[in-house]
Amino acid sequence: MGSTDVTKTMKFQKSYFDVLGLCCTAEVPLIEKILKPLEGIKKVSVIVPSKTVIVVHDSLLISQLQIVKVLNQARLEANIRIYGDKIARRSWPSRYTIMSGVLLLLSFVKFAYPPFHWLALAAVVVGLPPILVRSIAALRISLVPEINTLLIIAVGGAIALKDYLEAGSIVFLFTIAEWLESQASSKATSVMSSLLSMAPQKAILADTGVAVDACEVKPNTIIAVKAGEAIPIDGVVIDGSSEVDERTLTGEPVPVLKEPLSLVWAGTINLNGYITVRTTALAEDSAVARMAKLVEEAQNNKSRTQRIIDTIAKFYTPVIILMSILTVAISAARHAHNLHHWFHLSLVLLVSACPCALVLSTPIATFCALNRAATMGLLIKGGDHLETLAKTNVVAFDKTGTITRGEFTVTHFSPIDDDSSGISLATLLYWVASVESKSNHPMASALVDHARLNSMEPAPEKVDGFRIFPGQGISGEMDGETIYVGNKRIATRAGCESVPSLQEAKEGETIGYIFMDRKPVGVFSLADTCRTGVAEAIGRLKRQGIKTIMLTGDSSAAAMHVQNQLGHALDTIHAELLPEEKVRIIDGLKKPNRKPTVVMVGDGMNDAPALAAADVGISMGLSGSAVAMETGHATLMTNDIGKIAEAVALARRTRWKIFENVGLAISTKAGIVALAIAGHPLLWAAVLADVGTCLIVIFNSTLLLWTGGVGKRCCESAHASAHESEGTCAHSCHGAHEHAHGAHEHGACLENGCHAHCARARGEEEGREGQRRGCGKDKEMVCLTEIVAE
Ligand SMILES: Nc1ncnc2c1ncn2[C@@H]1O[C@H](COP(=O)(O)OP(=O)(O)OP(=O)(O)O)[C@@H](O)[C@H]1O
Ligand SMILES: [Mg+2]
Ligand SMILES: [Zn+2]
Repeated sequence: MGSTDVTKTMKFQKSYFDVLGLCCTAEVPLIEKILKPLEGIKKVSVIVPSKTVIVVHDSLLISQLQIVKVLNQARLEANIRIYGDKIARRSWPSRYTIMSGVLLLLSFVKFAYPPFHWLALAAVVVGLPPILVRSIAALRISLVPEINTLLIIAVGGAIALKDYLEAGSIVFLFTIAEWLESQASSKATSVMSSLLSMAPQKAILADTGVAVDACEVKPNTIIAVKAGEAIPIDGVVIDGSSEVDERTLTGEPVPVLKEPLSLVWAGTINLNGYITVRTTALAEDSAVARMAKLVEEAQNNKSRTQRIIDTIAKFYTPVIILMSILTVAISAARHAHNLHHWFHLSLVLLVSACPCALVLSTPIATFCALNRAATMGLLIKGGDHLETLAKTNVVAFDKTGTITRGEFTVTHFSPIDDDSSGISLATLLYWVASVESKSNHPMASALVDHARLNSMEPAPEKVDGFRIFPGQGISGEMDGETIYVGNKRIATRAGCESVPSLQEAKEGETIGYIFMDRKPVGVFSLADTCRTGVAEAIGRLKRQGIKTIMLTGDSSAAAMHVQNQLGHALDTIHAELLPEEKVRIIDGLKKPNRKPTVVMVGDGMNDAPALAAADVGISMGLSGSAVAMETGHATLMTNDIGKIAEAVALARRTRWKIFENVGLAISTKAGIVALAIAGHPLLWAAVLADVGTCLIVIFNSTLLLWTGGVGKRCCESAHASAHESEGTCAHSCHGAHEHAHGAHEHGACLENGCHAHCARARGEEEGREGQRRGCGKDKEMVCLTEIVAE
């Protein structure tokens, strides 16, 4: 990412330009047509809402400066965006605009002293040049007039009608509104620029203290990050501890404690400690770089509404221009008595032919919503997914790693006491851990850790023929024997009919089996806990009228246990599924006649098919596998699945905004035209309606950027749990089950006592996973008192 992102394999470079003169979507083809024919330019993408042009070009054939020069010849006010810089913006209207405004104001003196009306003409002369240049540039490329050309015709017409004041007003209104528009949209884009410029460009090598370019740092390099600095590259902490602000990436305002072995991400900020980090990726492959790329690509992914509107717009302009010409032609042919009036009417029509507000209505709202979602920790890969999200009827969750933490602990592990096979605990542990070392399943790391705890170092290099059976388990050959590890289903793979029972396992624990030589040789059990806040998250979805289901490959007992922990919040549970069965269930939900919209949330490992089958597949980004971000239609950068309800709410609000925008754009144009036909052809009003509506549409959309603040959500969720818990206390207490369970029984659960306990238990628990802080304690308590007062 950045302005000099040289793709190594080619000599192409990707450059970002701020193009302030880009105001109307109608100018996109203009820019494309200016740049595309030039030698050395490979790809041009124009992002109207952020006034950004991204060019992939061969820097030897055409430099950034040359591109800027070409764009500026068409008065597009282009600048190179410097990596990490804020998007440039004009703090003042241009000289032309100010002068034109002053002259226009003075011209009003004409009502007292008529010669001053010439000043209005001067206002036109001063304000027109930039419009004229852009119009000429546009006409050289396409004869279909765009707003600049339409405006010049209108100004010419007004002058011909000796309406100087009107002509002056048009020019001034247009230029000033254009400036206001650039101000408004720079607000919208500041969010994006903060995303793109998060990771620093320099990294400090720990051993020498030398600062080097982040892009030159290879994986497995040790770098040092001081307090107050941003982490330049993804990596693992090897020394020191610190609190890190991951808000930029996850949207979580609560700093996360990082200790040796914790993962850190580029672009997050080291708040208060000195840490050394072993890098795990190249700077350009870091999570933040991939995230920025996704956000950028999302802008080019048009939603259905947008495509429909673009098609309408294509016909709208020629039709209105034709109407305008016909008005003049017919009235002239019929020798209408008030030609002046008809001429004026046709000019109003002409100015109304620019569909900019309509064309902008969807992308600007989508842009703001996608950026809002990104700052919230949910990367949505395009406007159409956002649109679908608004229609959600069903949310399906994977269990392990999505509803639960996916951090297993081994609660029991034993060989089966069978006289014929005398395998010792140590040997069994050694074999299982060695085979599991090759798996990246959450259960595998628990088993490996368990072996290490019992001073048994696994030897993955001695394992041959390692195989994964998705939804069942794994197998591998070691010391001449084939070992199978997995759930009940793996028995058939191992060629064994029956599975042994395990009395020691507690309710809800996952039981695993080890087979060898067609015989069961061992059993073990694993425990996992629900993530905090899952019950609240599901409660919120329910209040939005959404059905929630769980799809898991784990046993029914484990699934039911989770359901109990969540206070039976989930509507339906499907357990013991193979990955393809998850897909079948999702397809089944989307029955042809009823066709509900299904969202699937999973950790992206073996859920990829289900994520793809869903209308919107959301993968758990940072906690899931590295490929998780590429899977699915959206990526959740935090573990907080409460963000899904928020995203649905945001998507619904966006749908409304688009509705409002489209309504506004159409009604103002229609109003002006109707007024004109009714005998009041107001040229200045037509111009105001054109650019003014654009302005309102932008402003209205930027409101999306500030909706659903974090502070509000904290209280909201506390409220939610307070409502849900009436009587049964079926909420996040259970999320902190381990701690809470022994401390209070369900029946004896006093409202506030329970909450206070929860807050504490949650704090403890989060502390354990190294994610304590702020919200967990203080804010929760603040929210609680609010509930009491209520
Ligand atoms: N590496 C492994 N070691 C032991 N057991 C395994 C392994 N992989 C899978 N299993 C068994 O298969 C079951 C289902 O596998 P998996 O977790 O991959 O499915 P899933 O559909 O992702 O389920 P979930 O909803 O729990 O995430 C697990 O609950 C576990 O019992
Ligand atoms: Mg899973
Ligand atoms: Zn316009």
